Amino acid sequence: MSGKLASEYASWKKLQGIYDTERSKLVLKDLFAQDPERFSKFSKEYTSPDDPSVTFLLDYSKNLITEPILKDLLNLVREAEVETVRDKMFAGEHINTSEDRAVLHVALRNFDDFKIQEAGVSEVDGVLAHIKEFSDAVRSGAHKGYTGKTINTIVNIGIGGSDLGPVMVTEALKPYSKRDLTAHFVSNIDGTHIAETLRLCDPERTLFIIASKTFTTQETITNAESARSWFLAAAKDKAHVAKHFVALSTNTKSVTAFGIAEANMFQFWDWVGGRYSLWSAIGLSIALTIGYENFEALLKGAHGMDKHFKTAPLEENLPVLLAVLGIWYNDFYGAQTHALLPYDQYLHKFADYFQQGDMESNGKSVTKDGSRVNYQTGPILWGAAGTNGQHSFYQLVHQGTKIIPADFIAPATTHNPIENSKHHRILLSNYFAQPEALAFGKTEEEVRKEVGSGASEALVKSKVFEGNRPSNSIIFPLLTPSTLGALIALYEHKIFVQGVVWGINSFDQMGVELGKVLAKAILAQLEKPDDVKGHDSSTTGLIHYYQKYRKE
Ligand SMILES: O=P(O)(O)OC[C@H]1O[C@@H](O)[C@H](O)[C@@H](O)[C@@H]1O
Repeated sequence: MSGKLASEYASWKKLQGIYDTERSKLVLKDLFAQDPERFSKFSKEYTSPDDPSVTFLLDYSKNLITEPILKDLLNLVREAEVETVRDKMFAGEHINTSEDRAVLHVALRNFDDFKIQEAGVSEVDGVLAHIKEFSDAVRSGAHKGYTGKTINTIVNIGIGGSDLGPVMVTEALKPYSKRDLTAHFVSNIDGTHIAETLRLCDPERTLFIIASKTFTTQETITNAESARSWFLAAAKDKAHVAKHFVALSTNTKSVTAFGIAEANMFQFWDWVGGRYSLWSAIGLSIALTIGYENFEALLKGAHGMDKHFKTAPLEENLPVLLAVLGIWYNDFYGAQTHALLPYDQYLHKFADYFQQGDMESNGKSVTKDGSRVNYQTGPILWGAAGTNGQHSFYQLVHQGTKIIPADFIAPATTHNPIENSKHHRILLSNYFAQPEALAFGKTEEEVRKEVGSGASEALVKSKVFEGNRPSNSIIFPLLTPSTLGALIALYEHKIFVQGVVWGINSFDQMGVELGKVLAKAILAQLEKPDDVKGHDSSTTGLIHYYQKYRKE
């Protein structure tokens, strides 16, 4: 924010020096042996300022840090003026400079605490009331389809931020869902996605939710048009569209041009970024699925984390702590990726969701003032639900040549305590064991004892776990709507802090545009080989190959 590259900060240079000279001393086994208080020093319990039931523990003791290193990492946050930029965000200043927009997802879950001056903010409560009224009507059966039947299926048509948040949250909060209301999500332009979904739908009982901030996104509009044709093939009369199609958008003109009345539109505003929009009208499918009260609990959970992020000192501030630990590995250790590993089947879309949240926000290589960075910015974010990952990619995480910082996330209790919670105990034993194995490994000596003197040297070496692989662990009592809200907001603000330190704009996404423009030009050339012009020989060759097999 100060206009400097992050690498010019004194604290950055100091951290580089520490990494260069002290790295070999940062051995988790030794750090734990030297300090019996390490866990209590490097773990924090979060409790929502609004609701004591919203709580979790963040254990960051298995990181390659010491107290002085953490102090220097926090100095980096100070030097980058993160707190000033944070306050600007909460005040509604246009911190998304390239698009001249405020960044106000916090205003969607504000409950009157933060005073924010920005057009549209005063309308938030009205849209929430609209969501409540409509979701109550659909869920109670008061809202009926064109033949008088109740709605039993909803289909959210959207992509990117207009898809991933609702998908992730409805999956995560399935225990709270109305089981006789099935939710589908169609995102891909591949006709297979809508075709396979429509096979499961009854036109008389299906509600289509067209979710698009811009209402110009090719995939969403094409899928919506195909859904409308499918619906009208059964319903015949265009007047019936009103009962079966609603829109979530900032673009009233395009919504009405599509044939959806303004009364069936749920509004939001340009200061809601797509990847931060599940809290807005884009969350309608969530409210329909879990009920408005639970949707509101999700928002309140996030709001508690917003307050924490806004007011807690840096040393206590959980999003800040996660952010600086990420920077330590990303920028000094050269880690390329970061893994999110939830030990909760309900969170199986958590990493997919934050893939967009993190990579679209911080996948930038110029700073806000246009300078090329000379350091790494956003990590490759990936992950999968435990324990599945253990039986596929964990081999590389444990013994591969790359350092992969990981967050292990788990609920202490389960919504499905079958067999007296036997499954859950096994799940959690793995959740506790993996970070332990990553941190402390297994020495050559231990392996020798295990395999006996007859074993070959090669076998011994292959069984050694070097350890010293860092991780965070997050554990909470139960995955509830409010706890999920707090966790999502935790990661949102982590991404924010990193973006400010790196000096980039975390709130635009220019990098997705070029491919869209080229695809548009290519679409017009797909019919005839002679039309294929202006490409390199590879692209031309690929299109010509397609044209040999092309069918209408
Ligand atoms: O909601 P819309 O306008 O249809 O946009 C969907 C997605 O479109 C993509 O192009 C953007 O990169 C995402 O950020 C966005 O979420």
